[in-house]
Amino acid sequence: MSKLPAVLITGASTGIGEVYAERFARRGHDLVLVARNKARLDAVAARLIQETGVSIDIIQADLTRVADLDIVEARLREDAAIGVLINNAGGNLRGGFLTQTPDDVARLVALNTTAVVRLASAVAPRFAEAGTGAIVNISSVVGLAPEFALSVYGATKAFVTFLSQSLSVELGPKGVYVQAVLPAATRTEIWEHSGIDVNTMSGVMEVAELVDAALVGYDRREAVTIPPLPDAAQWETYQAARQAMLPNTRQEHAAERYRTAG
Ligand SMILES: NC(=O)C1=CN([C@@H]2O[C@H](COP(=O)(O)OP(=O)(O)OC[C@H]3O[C@@H](n4cnc5c(N)ncnc54)[C@H](OP(=O)(O)O)[C@@H]3O)[C@@H](O)[C@H]2O)C=CC1
Ligand SMILES: CC(=O)[C@H](N)C(=O)O
Repeated sequence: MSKLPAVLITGASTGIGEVYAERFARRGHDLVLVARNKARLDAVAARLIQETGVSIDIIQADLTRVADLDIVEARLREDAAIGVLINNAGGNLRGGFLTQTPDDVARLVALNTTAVVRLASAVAPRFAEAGTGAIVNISSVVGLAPEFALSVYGATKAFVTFLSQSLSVELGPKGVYVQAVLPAATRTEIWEHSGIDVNTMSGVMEVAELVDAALVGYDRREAVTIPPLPDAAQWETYQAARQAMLPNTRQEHAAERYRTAG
């Protein structure tokens, strides 16, 4: 029987990433778990090894640091056993754009976008060469909604969704599956880190339900999975409206409303 591919999961020390680790371990996949908190990674790994018997390596890495990112990229490039990348690590910031410092903003962009695209870039050539592999990027519905005014966080997630959709177009024909997962509010520590008491919020999904739904989309090979969205036709209508606009954007002249008199 051929061995299942190993799965590298970033942000696996807690929250959504920890549940991904548990679900893939239960499916019999070996794991490589990445995050900063080594004690927590060790505890997750010890529990899952004991419960499932899979092999688990951990890499302690701060994905905002180039030197740490280099180590994870090298593992993705060189370890042929890894066939799935779950790009999950991410964060949010406290407050609004006017109170967030340029350094905080840069760190968030580094974690939520640069790390995601660099890790995908490290692994994609090997997957394409093999004609198989999966890249799962955890985005957010916030990336669809400038109205929420979570400007930098939302922009990073719009980047992740766009990157995933576009990589799906580019890599899909080479046998590489790319999925964007767009959770809405899910009960994890991310809220506490952004200064919000999740218990004061309504419509919050439990993390296990979120990941199980995302894995239904994964097993169906969906390009975009939005676990909380009741009516999938709304997403399809949105995509169709965007696609209908595209042929109209290539024009020799500016649209009538922008033409100056004379
Ligand atoms: N919870 C929610 O409501 C939603 C979450 N999401 C997205 O889901 C993903 C997971 O978030 P969630 O589980 O909620 O958040 P948590 O805060 O619970 O977990 C975040 C994970 O990322 C790791 N991490 C954070 N910073 C770094 C870093 N600099 N380098 C490496 N690892 C890091 C953390 O581990 P450690 O501290 O050990 O490094 C932890 O394992 C994120 O991309 C988030 O944007 C999307 C929509 C909704
Ligand atoms: C705003 C958040 O922090 C949350 N992770 C989300 O994407 O809904």
